[in-house]
Amino acid sequence: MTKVATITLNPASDLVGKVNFIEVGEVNSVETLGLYPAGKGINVAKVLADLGVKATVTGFLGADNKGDFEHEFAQYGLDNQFALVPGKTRVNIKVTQEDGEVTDLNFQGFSVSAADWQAFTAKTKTLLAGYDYVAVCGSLPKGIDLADFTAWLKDLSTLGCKVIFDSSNKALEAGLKANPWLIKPNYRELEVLTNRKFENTEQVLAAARELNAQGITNVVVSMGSKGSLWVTKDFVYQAQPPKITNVVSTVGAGDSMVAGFIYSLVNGLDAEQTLTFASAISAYAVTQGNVGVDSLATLEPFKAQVKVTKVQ
Ligand SMILES: Nc1ncnc2c1ncn2[C@@H]1O[C@H](COP(=O)(O)OP(=O)(O)OP(=O)(O)O)[C@@H](O)[C@H]1O
Ligand SMILES: O=P(O)(O)OC[C@@]1(O)O[C@H](CO)[C@@H](O)[C@@H]1O
Repeated sequence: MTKVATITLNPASDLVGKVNFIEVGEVNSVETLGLYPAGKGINVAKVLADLGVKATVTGFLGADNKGDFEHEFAQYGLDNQFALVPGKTRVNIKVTQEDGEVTDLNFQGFSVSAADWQAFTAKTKTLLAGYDYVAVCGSLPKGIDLADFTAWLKDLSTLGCKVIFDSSNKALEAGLKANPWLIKPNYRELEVLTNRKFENTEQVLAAARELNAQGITNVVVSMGSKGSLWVTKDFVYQAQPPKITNVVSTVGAGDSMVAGFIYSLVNGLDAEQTLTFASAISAYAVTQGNVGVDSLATLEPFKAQVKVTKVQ
C-alpha cells in the first residue's frame, strides 16, 4: 500500500467568514462560515481522506488547544503523529468579500524550542522511513532555523520518500535548497522568490525551468482562476480551470491541488489526467468555506470543464 504523510509545522484554526466589502480601519460585521482545524498539510490530508487516501499527519500542535485538532483527525481517520509544544495553535482569519476577493490574516503562532525541533526531526526520520510521498506544507513557526529546516528536508529525501513542498517567503527559499521532488508555488510566491514580476506565461515557464535545472523534478505553478502550469524536464502542461461564479472562499485551493496531485500519483493517473483532476478538485474547493469533497462523482462536472494542453 502506498504510504502518504503530510507535515504541518505551523497549523492554524481557520476562522472563515464573508462580508460585502472590508472597510479597513472600521468595524466590519462578518458572517461566520466556520472555524476549521487547518494549516496547509492538514488541509491536504483532509482532502485525501475524503478521496480514500488515509495519511499520517505530523508537525507541531499547541498543547493548550489541541482538542479540536485531535477530534478532527479522529473524524477523518488520520494517523495523528503531531508533537505537542507549549502554548496555543494560532487562529488565522479568512474573509471573502462579495466580489470574491479574500483577505487572509495569518498570525505567527507558537514557538518551537531547539529541543522540540531536535526531538521532532529525530522522530520523523524513523517514522517516515518507508513512506512513498511526504508533503511538507506551510510556514515555519518561530524558533526553527532556516538552515536546519533545509537539512531536515534533505534528510527526508534520503529516506527514499518523494518530498512534496508548498510554502512561501523565507521557508520556500530554504526548502528549495533541498531540491524537493515536487513544489507548488503560486505565481506570486514565485515572483517573490525570483525577485521578478511576471508579465506572461513564458516568463513563469522560464522561472520554473530554472528550478527544474537546479534539481526540482516537478514544478507546479498555480495561478488562481487563471489555472496552472506543470513544468518538468520532459513535458509542460497548462491547465485552465472551470469558471467559478459562486466563489465562497479560495482558502485551501492550493492545498486541494496538492491533494489532487497526491491522489493521482497514488492511483497511477497519467500526467494529463493528474492535472485535470488536481485542477477540478482545487476549483471545487473555492465553492466552499472549508476544503474537501463528498464523493468523486461531485468532481465529474468540474473535470469536464478543465482544459489541459500540452505546451511542450
Ligand atoms: N477562482 C478560481 N476559479 C477556478 N479555479 C480556481 C480559482 N482559484 C483557484 N483555483 C484553482 O486552485 C488552484 C490553486 O489556486 P491558487 O493559485 O490560488 O493557490 P494558492 O495561492 O496556493 O492557494 P491557497 O494558499 O489559498 O491554498 C488553481 O491553480 C486553480 O486550479
Ligand atoms: O501561514 P501559512 O502556513 O503559510 O498558511 C496557513 C494557511 O493560510 O494555509 C492554509 C490555506 O492554504 C490555511 O488553512 C492556513 O490558515
